[in-house]
Amino acid sequence: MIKPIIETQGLSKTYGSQRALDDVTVSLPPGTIGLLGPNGAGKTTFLKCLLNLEAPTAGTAQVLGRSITVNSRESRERVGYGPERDCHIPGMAGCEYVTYCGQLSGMTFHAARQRAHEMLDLVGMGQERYRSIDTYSTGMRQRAKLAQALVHDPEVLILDEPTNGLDPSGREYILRLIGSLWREFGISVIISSHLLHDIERICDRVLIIANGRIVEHETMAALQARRRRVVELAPSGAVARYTSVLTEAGFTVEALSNGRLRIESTEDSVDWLLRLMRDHDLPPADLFSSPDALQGLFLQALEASGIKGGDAL
Ligand SMILES: Nc1ncnc2c1ncn2[C@@H]1O[C@H](COP(=O)(O)OP(=O)(O)OP(=O)(O)O)[C@@H](O)[C@H]1O
Repeated sequence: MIKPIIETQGLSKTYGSQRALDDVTVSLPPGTIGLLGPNGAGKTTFLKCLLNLEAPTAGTAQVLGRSITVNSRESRERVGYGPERDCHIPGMAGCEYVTYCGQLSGMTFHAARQRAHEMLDLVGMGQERYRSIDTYSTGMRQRAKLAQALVHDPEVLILDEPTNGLDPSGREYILRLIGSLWREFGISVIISSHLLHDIERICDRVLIIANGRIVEHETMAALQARRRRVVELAPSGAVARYTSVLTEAGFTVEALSNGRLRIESTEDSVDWLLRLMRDHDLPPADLFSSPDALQGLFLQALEASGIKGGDAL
């Protein structure tokens, strides 16, 4: 049986009267896991509790099988962290800083320096590594942050909004790199973002968080399957006939405001629909795959939590 990398039981955190994390119980297997939610949803609080940087008000959690409150130094050596805010030391050059982070994790200076250069190569940083981080662009700072999180060869990487402030090409580079960590190096990644596209691109599992609660937890494969099973069709004038045939065949048909019919089936292909059209001699209709499944789920989850979803996308 695959051991979970993260388990929580009723994890909660309040700041005064603000409930930032509300009774979160979850078990996450290794892989690339997206933590998706709008601003203020509780993503950072969740990650900080896992890292023991914030003490939960209630509940317990284990990272790589160890309680977050016991022996946290040892646990942290197996976990890398890229915080949302800049975490560099002013005046230090990029390579000095990443080396220093390696030393803080218990590596010797020589091992840390060698590994720092390897990680700076991996994140695509060139000669800029010898310049003070204070002079870095946002893209370079994000790369340096990723290198410091990886320098001690962690088993789990926790990245809080690592694509913040990046232009499209910088975002693409970082996403591709993060997406490769599990596949190529076996490093599990938990990445928080308020951007659907980032999560959908690279994660094999998604947690949607709103108002401090996990409102959805699905594998990306299950989401894609859900997407394939939803079909929209535009029957150009034969709406009533289509509706009655489909309803008689046992499907729930939803008439959309754009004139299309939305049908959810249990099959991954549309063969069932083509068969039905042929058997009932229905006129041709245009078929469309459903709108993005993750977006639909995200919006539903946010609406259920009383948040206006469009603002968060
Ligand atoms: N130290 C703190 N003191 C008081 N309230 C806090 C503190 N940290 C977070 N909060 C509040 O807790 C809630 C969750 O914040 P958190 O930073 O975890 O959300 P987030 O999903 O990471 O948001 P963002 O995407 O904006 O970073 C917010 O309402 C925030 O204002």
